[in-house]
Amino acid sequence: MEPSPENLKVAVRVRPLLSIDRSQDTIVYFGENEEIRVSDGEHYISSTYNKIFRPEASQDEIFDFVSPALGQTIKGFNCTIFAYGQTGSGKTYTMFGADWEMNNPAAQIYYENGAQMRRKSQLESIDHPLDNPIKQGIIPKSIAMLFQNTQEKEITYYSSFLQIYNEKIYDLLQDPRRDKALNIRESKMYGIYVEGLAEFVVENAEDCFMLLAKGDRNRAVRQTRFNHHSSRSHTIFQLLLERDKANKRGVLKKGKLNFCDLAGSEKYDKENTMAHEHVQELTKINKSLSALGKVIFCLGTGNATHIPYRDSKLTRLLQDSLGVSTRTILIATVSPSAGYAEETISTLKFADRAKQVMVKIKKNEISATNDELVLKLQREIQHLKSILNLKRKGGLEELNKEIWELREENQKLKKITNTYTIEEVEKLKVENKKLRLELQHNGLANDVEMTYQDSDINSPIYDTQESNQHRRDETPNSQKMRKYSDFSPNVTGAISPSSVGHSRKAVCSQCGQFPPCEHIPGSQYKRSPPSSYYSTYRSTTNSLESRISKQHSLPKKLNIRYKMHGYAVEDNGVDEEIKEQETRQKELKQIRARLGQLAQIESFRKQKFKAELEKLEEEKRKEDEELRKRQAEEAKKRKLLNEQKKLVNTYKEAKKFQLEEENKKMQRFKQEAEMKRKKKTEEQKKMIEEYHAKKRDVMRELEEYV
Ligand SMILES: Nc1ncnc2c1ncn2[C@@H]1O[C@H](COP(=O)(O)OP(=O)(O)OP(=O)(O)O)[C@@H](O)[C@H]1O
Repeated sequence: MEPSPENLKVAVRVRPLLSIDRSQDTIVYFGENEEIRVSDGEHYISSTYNKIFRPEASQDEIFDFVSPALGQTIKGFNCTIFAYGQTGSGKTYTMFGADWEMNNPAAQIYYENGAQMRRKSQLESIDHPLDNPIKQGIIPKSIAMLFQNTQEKEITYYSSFLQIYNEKIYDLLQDPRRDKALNIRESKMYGIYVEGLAEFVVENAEDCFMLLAKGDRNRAVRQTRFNHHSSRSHTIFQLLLERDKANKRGVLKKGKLNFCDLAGSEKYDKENTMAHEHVQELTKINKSLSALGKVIFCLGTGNATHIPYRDSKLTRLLQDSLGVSTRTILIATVSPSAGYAEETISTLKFADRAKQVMVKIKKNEISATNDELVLKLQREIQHLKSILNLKRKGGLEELNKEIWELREENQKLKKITNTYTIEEVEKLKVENKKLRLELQHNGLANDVEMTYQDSDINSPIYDTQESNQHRRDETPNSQKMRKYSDFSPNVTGAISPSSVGHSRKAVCSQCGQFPPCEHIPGSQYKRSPPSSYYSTYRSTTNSLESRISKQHSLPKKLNIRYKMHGYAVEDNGVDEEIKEQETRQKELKQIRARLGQLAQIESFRKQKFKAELEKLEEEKRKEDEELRKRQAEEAKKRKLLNEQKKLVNTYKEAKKFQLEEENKKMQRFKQEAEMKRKKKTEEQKKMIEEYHAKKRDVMRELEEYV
């Protein structure tokens, strides 16, 4: 049945006036039937929404508004809740909770110039919002509710947390330094997803809280003019619920919950000089919010032929939520202060347009015998088993003999995937979960490739030494603050490259690969590794060995899976002979027994890949070295050239000065000569006149005499 469309739900939350607000006059008024008015003589807007929350509204009231949609996730519906509003208007307060800044107090400590700012010591004396349900925002309350309501149900939860900073996506749980930007992909199986984003299996609300707090500590924050602790990135905390058992129709349900706390829009501050980074953040934030506005506008008109989802990472990621198949709730947050009339009106206009958006909501159901699902489960099981097997057997050596057999088994495995029964798929799901738990309880690595850097090392507050010192000196209050930040997937038991075979075997002289290969006896195996292997690796290639060798001793908490891009079934043909039920069951048993070994092959390939990677890294290091040398030489040459230029300039100036002096001398000389010449002419003139006068006198005397 075609799902019926429904409007995007929109609520407006007006926060109380705060001392940091630039005006203490209010311009927001409330009418009946969820009406809100903004008027200050210059501006006017009036509109109604699904719900208006006044400044005195509690966190519980907000949660009551969203909770019915959350409950639907368990039934297989997706739900996205996002907070939109100007910087400092209360988005983080609404989504995460009151006093949430104590979870990541970096900005306050860094900028010690705000009068209203709470200092670290003050923050430490406050209850952590995750410990106090009254303070909790939508996300922690939703987590608590979901786990409470699904205690009896067989559901596996996966959780991930990402941020979009400067138009790049980063894993908040894996990448505190923002080293590796992730890409968005789209597939039939997952819809739109972020490749390489870590998804943690969470068993209870506490696990989720830890991820939430840990991830948030890695979020980019900065002090803005109107918020001492402004989030400078959009974040999406995702909770995926997957039913372990199929229903009577043989269908497996899953629901996805997205909590999106957008970075606040902000105007360029002409009065204060903003740091370059701040301007860059501001530009990117405003650009992505304007892309979101455009998308909402197009969706609101209802007849746009092209929706520009690809204009920003944010809209691309929210594509599923804005338009198709997801129940979406927008919470627009505003300040009542007269100082932000324009921003408040712009937020309300955005909310107005969002009201018009129609969404067709449909359940996420997948047939339990779906080929892709079965393959996905098998791959995950292989992957988990490989970790367990490697740990139990202590290496790959004995595998070399059996590799050629496994290749055949692998083919068979692929041929029979589309004849699985529901019960078998359910068993696979249970096996998958059991393996994860076994890994968890054994304290083994959650993923051979997966390692974790303690984000406290990278925290903007402490450097490593300070951090250690801080921990030694910490008070009960600071321990409380750290309670939610101590999660770190353990790497104890992770396989270091030198311990698993490569050190024992030399590279084949003909093909340059580690045995087994076609040239070294006893090994028939030469297929290239599945693409999933590479993609898993792609997500963690960053100085793997050094990270593994760190051997963190932090307590193991959760397991992890990565969404893998592009694994494909090479052969889906049905083998007629294995259609017989009994034979199939028998083969299935054998294959399951082989799965572990198959996984070990994968690990072997990974080791090979690792070695190649190291080689590449070494080459890169050498290239970098050469580049550095070249750059140093060039710098030296540049310096020499500059010195020579300086010398030439000095010489030129001296020459110029000399020429000017000579010119002046010459002019002086000319003037003197001219004066002398004039004087002489004058004297001669005078002498001639005297001569003529005398001559006239003599002539006159002569005439008189005559
Ligand atoms: N409803 C509320 N009641 C009391 N204080 C609030 C409320 N909403 C927000 N605040 C306070 O306002 C300040 C800014 O809130 P918050 O950090 O949630 O804003 P934001 O919209 O997330 O800002 P940015 O986009 O800059 O991150 C915080 O100190 C917060 O405690």
